[in-house]
Amino acid sequence: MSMAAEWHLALVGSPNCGKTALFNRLTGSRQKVANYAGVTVERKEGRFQLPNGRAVRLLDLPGAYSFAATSPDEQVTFDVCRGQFPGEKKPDLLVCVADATNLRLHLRFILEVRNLGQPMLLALNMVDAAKRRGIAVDAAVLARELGIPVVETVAIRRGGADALQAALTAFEGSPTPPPKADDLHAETRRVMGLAVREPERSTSFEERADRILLNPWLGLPILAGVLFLMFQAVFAWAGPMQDALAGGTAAAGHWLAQTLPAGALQSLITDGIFAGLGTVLEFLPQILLLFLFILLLEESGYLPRAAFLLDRLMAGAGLTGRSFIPLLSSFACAIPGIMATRSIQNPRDRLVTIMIAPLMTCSARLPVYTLLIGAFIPRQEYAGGWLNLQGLVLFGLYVTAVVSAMVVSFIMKRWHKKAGEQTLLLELPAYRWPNPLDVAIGLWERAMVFLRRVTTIILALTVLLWFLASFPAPPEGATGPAIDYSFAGRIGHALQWFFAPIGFNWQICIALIPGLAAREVAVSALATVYAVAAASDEQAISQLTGMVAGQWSIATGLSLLVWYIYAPMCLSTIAVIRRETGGWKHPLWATVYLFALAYFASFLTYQVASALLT
Ligand SMILES: Nc1nc2c(ncn2[C@@H]2O[C@H](COP(=O)(O)OP(=O)(O)OP(=O)(O)O)[C@@H](O)[C@H]2O)c(=O)[nH]1
Ligand SMILES: [Mg+2]
Repeated sequence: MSMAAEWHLALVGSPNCGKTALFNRLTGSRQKVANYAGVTVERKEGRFQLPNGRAVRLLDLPGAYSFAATSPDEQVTFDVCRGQFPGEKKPDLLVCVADATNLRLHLRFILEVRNLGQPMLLALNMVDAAKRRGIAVDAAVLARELGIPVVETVAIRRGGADALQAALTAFEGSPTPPPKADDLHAETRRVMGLAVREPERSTSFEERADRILLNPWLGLPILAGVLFLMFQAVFAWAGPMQDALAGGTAAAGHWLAQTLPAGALQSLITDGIFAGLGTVLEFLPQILLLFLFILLLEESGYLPRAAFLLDRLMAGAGLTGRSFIPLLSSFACAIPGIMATRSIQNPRDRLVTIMIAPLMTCSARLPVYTLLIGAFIPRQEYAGGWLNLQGLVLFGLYVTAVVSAMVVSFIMKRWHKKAGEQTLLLELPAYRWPNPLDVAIGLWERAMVFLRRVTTIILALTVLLWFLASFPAPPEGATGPAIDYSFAGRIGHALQWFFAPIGFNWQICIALIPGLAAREVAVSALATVYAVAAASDEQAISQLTGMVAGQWSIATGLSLLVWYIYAPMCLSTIAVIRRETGGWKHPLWATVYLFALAYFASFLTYQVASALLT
């Protein structure tokens, strides 16, 4: 069988109708599915075989409301459909997808696609949700009136795409292109009238929920409460799991230290790998808790509502609610966040959002924050355990970052000329109970991503750092600590003059360098540096918090915390900014302004804290 026999299909439809869910069901992929518009921003390809053995190459495309629209993600869809996307052949068949509960909105775009005159069929998705709400869509009538095959699908249910597979199998040769329509609105109305019966209007659960959640007085406090709970939980609930992990790695480290013969190998494994990686690993529970909240928010349908609530506030900073979801995703990691800005139509808004996305506190900062908060902020509880001081400080760090981002955005907007305000048009999706299995899979994948990072880049950098911190060995008769004579010690001391005004000691200076590649490495690097420096002292392993608390001043700790709010300590983010803006100008700007901001803020923090606390 030759490759040429492969059948090229593309999934096309409005945002949030379940294209990616269908793509995953058909191809067995695990592309991101979430309950808001604009999740998919790139074309993704996958392959599968029909029951009759025909090989299919399937494209998942970003959702589009219309071909007239011009956001970068929608442009991809338009280009692929017309066969104008570079390196992408025109699809043989367009598999249109529409949300059965929302057909009035989605049908117009389907008609627009139909006017391209390409072979197509329609997957009427979410029929489960439509039935639940008493919306009756007659697929046969729809097929007759549209002049294309129509099949019902439930993309999130096992076997929910069987009818689609059968319909595809039944396609023989080259199917006939559908008819065209002139007046899309009139045609939408006509087809809707014939094929869809909606229930008598009654106040749905949705409307009742929105009356509370979008209430001008209640909405924002509820949103603030949700976010606040999220950060409290990250701190309070992760504790026991973290302690268990820490205990485990410490025990394993001790056992190894006693079992292995003393020497370079023992030092590499206990000081380098165990001290370094073990410390980073302890933060897995927190990262997973953060993602649990984000996943629940994404699936429930609350996010676009939060964007709607914040639209007015964000307008004060020169942004719209459109930027909210990219910015919120940046709390997990700035890279997908920056890519998500492709759904922003206004180029200037998109650029500003890209430039401030690195300020959102990504999950790689959590280990650094937690370490320092654990070391310098006392464990205190208020309100019967509902509030804890460490959680409050963490929340404060996030708030500081967000406020700073808004200020930066405000200033950037002053620079650029105003180009006509756009009103926010956001589709509010149906509320949905997050599927526990999907959430579990999402968490599992996150854990894998983290573990892969730990066992690749973080491991490599940790080993490299251990090497730099251990060699060359001190000369005969040397009196100072061995690490002072090593490469790392020399680099640290050399950098210290620059960082002394903001209170960083030479150990921190060493940790900053590998921390450029991945923020968490700063923690493993500190653990390694201190473990090597305290070579004889077994207590050092996995006791970084205690070491840091004992050896640094509070001012230094606070200064480093503040540094991590701002500093552009992530090369991948810079690379993505370059790719998304198509040049070096913006990534350079971002690096410079973030470094300047970090240095300035840390300087202020250190000087003020030193003056007040000594
Ligand atoms: N009840 C129900 N929910 C579905 C079905 N298909 C998808 N969903 C949910 O609908 C939401 C959107 O699904 P996606 O697959 O991300 O939608 P998309 O069309 O790829 O969206 P964009 O990438 O933004 O264009 C998710 O919350 C899915 O879990 C379905 O058949 N029934
Ligand atoms: Mg999608």
